[in-house]
Amino acid sequence: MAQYSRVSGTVGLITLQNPPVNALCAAVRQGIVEMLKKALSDSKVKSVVICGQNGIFCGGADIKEFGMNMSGPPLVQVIHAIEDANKPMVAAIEGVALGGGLELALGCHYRIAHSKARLGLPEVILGLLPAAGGTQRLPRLIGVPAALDLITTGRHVIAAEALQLGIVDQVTDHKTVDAAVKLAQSVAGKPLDARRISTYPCARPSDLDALFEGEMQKVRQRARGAIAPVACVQAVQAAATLPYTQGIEREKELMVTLFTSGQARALQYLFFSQRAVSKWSTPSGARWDTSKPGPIHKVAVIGLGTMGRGITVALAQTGLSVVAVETQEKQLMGAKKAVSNMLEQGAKRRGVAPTLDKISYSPNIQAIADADLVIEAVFEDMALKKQVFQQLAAVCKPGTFLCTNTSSLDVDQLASQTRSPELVVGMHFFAPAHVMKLLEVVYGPRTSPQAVATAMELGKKMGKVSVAVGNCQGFVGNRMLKLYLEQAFFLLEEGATPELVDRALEEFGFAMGVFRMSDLSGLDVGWKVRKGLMLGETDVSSGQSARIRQGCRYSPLGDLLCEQGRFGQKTGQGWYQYDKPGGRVASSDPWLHSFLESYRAKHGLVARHIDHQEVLERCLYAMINEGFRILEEGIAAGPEDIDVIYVFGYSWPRHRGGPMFYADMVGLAKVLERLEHYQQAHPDVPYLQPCSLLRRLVASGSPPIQRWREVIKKPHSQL
Ligand SMILES: CCCCCCCCCCCCC/C=C/C(=O)SCCNC(=O)CCNC(=O)[C@H](O)C(C)(C)COP(=O)(O)OP(=O)(O)OC[C@H]1O[C@@H](n2cnc3c(N)ncnc32)[C@H](O)[C@@H]1OP(=O)(O)O
Repeated sequence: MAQYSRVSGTVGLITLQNPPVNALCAAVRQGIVEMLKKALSDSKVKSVVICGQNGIFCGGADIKEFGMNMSGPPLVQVIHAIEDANKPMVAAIEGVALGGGLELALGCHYRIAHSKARLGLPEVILGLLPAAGGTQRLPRLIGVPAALDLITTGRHVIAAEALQLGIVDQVTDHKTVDAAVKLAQSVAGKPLDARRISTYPCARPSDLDALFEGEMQKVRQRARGAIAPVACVQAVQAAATLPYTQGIEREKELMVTLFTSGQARALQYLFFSQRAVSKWSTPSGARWDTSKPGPIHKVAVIGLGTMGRGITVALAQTGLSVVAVETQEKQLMGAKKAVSNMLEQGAKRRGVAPTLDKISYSPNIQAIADADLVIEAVFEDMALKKQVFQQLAAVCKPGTFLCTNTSSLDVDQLASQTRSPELVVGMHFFAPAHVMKLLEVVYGPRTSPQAVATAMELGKKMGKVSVAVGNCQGFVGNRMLKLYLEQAFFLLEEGATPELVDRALEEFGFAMGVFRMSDLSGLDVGWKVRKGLMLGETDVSSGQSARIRQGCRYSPLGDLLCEQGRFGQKTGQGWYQYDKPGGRVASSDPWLHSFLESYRAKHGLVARHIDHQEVLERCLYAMINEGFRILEEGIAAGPEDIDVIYVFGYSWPRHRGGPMFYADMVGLAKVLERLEHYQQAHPDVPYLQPCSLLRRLVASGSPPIQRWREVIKKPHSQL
């Protein structure tokens, strides 16, 4: 797990060996201790280099170990032993030095990094803090403000920035280990006292209290209930105000609290889930490791509205050739300008050249004839999309993958318009498509494994977190969202206000409550969808109540607002009011409150007191219950897929892991009991009936989420 050799006669070389990222598991830590002893006791060795095998220094502590009983020498002590060494220790950083990996390097007396290396302390993203001395050494090395930035955000820096900040002493474009050996030779025999970071005083800015107060406010606002960023600030504050040994004690104390918290469990679950979803499988047995993606060099985008423009930008940024087609000339010109602007802005931010020349624009669909893959992004209308797919089938070369960006329509119906339904697959991007990380890859019953693999691979190239899901109304994300929104509407009917519902959800950790979010995305979007599903208009002829559609409870509140022209922020009025159309700051709207009162009076509804707990249970458990149905039907392969979709596509608070993880945390029996309660109270809402998978899981003793797949029966599939 760590190897020792002597190179160039006088340099001891310790190589970390734990593929794929040389994580610091117990055996590696033990190995470092033993190899260090060897190097320090070898009289020929004058200085020591630590490196990692396969071009990666170290990806940090072994996250898998966090869920187990920890054994082996503690990392803090390993790093102290390195720092205390009486021969110069040099870290040779290639690939990454992250978390415990960077802390290990900070224990060394010198650090040299390859120009392409990335360094950082991303523990906060895992619900932790850099507890192997990172919160105490980094501020001593680079100052409090810069350390606070890196530790509270977990962002990675590339070698050039690390050099500028003072984290590394040298950057090289050549072989890092060779350069490190040279450096080690040059510093052999030099005094080390001034190189031990733990002995440095921590530079204290004059306005220290104000600095920490401001930082605390900033992270609390950004973190929305996450405890790790707050603990990170407290730990750095200890570095700035206490001697090193006391600071280390404080670091440990804060880490113990985080380490045993549900938030750390949630965030570490999310880390592994994000990686697990790339190893997709379908109910028919198609898998990521047996399905080869097709070669993609040229991609076409059809329809340059908001979604098409974002997709074009995201594709061009990968370096692929893109043909962007929009039949309306005026729209085409507008799109070209908008796409170029987005590319230029993105390139400026990333310090690279914009890839404008990767895109050709055309009003003519014939221009896509030689594309390897086409993404249709026209208006969300089945008839129109069918027409486009017929055209694609006629124009494209054989073997072209045909993808649709529909957010809820039946992918199989579109596949039926072509001669090769096996090449048709959904690629559901989220707005803005060049920014949002999530991509739902939707396979229909006839989609080939190769088409799924190709869409997943393209998503990866575009930097997306891609999740393969089955074909059903709304797929995974929007299918669950529908119930969340509906419950929020019902709560308004029963006596809640948009402010109350939003406050409950925002305190839970959502950046925006459901009504604020609807105002932002536009109330007319959902209205159009409901109209498409024949839900948005009262069936007067059949004499049905406005509050019952297709035999179930329905709330027309959203439709009524749209009928008044209240589409949200864009019209200056929605569930809230804004100072002007396009205004951003929501304020309570007396009109809306009296509208709700008269609505209730008209329908004989008596407002009752609704508390935050009920808001959370009604909105979240309804959607979780649908999540269980999705699992039972095999639409999602596992709970991780649903949770990744919700965190990356629907701003579910990360520190709560995702809706299915949250259900696990709350306790499945409790979720079941509350659903039974609400189902009895609202028999006209059939989806509150607890899903049989949830009942089976509870009957099986509520196994932890990692074992749910054992209980989920394999459903049938035609893929
Ligand atoms: C009562 C109890 C009290 C306890 C008190 C506290 C005790 C504990 C004290 C310990 C103090 C330690 C302080 C330090 C903490 C840490 O270091 S936490 C870890 C910090 N590091 C990270 O967050 C890095 C995570 N990894 C990545 O960002 C990326 O993986 C990468 C390194 C940048 C590589 O990316 P890429 O090439 O895209 O590959 P991936 O697909 O992401 O990963 C490949 C496989 O490697 C696995 N993996 C990656 N990192 C780790 C890791 N640190 N530990 C374990 N495993 C890791 C990853 O899961 C992939 O696995 P597979 O999917 O199985 O292939």
